[in-house]
Amino acid sequence: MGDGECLNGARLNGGAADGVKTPFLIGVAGGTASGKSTVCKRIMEQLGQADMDHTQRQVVTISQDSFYRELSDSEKARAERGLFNFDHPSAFNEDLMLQTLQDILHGKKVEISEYDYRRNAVCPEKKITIYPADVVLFEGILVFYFPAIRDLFHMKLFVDTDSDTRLARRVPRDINERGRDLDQVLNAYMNFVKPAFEEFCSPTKKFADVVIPRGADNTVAIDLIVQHIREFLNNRTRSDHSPHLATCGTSALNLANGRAQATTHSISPSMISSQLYAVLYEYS
Ligand SMILES: Nc1ncnc2c1ncn2[C@@H]1O[C@H](COP(=O)(O)OP(=O)(O)O)[C@@H](O)[C@H]1O
Ligand SMILES: Nc1ccn([C@@H]2O[C@H](COP(=O)(O)O)[C@@H](O)[C@H]2O)c(=O)n1
Repeated sequence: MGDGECLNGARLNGGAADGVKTPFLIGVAGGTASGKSTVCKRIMEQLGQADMDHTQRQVVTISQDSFYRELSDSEKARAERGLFNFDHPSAFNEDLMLQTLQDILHGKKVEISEYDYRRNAVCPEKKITIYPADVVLFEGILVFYFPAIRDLFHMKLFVDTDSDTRLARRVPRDINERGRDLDQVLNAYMNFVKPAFEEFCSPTKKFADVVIPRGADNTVAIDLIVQHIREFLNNRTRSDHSPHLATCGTSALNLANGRAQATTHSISPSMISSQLYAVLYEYS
């Protein structure tokens, strides 16, 4: 494998031959209401990206919910009665998700539709433009389920929050923000959300590089992840100014692959990696 090349073939360094900079792609999985969006928000805030203009951001977050597939008329009718399983992998448009992430990895600008939970449909009229960024967080319940998509991530995080806490958070959120009533939320949870979590989401925890117990409450884990992203961004900036340092881009790769290699850093990625594992598991 050549300098700066990752396992999935995408180049991660700052000086790819075609001038395309591959973003560092981070997958963030976890059960419903585990705090995936909140963890991503904290990471963005700590990196000073949250209030930045969309066209200028170095770090962006994308939700897997934007890739729910269009429903047939009979599926729509079932969804309105709370009888459609939105937690099953077949509810997603896997091809569109894969194509979009591949475009992002090739440094392309992409358009993503906002998702409307009240209508159970994406809003084609509400497009969000995702400009090329250095780091892309992709969060959702099943982001590690599809092997072709899972293989694209340079780093995989799993937000691990206990199921009672998740249900306690999901009930008010779905009533206040997603237009559901209590019966609908509880029925959907018992019939679809809980069984699908156990069958499809929870087993993907084993693919994670880093498990984050307690989600956004785990400030130590978030600080370490932010520190790692900062290192990646600093290396990339340095390699822009000194192309001979382009292999620095492998720092992120080393952590993602769990391999320790000598780099040009004073704090090596393997040190950060072992700190991460020690802290996350010691206190979980
Ligand atoms: N650490 C936390 N403490 C209290 N409430 C939280 C915490 N993390 C998330 N929440 C709340 O729980 C709900 C679900 O969180 P969210 O981040 O949207 O989860 P997910 O993206 O995994 O579905 C939201 O209303 C959010 O404000
Ligand atoms: N029309 C829809 C689509 C999805 N859901 C639920 O959303 C959950 C995933 O989003 P999180 O932010 O909780 O990760 C998933 O569990 C679906 O049940 C929905 O209610 N309606």
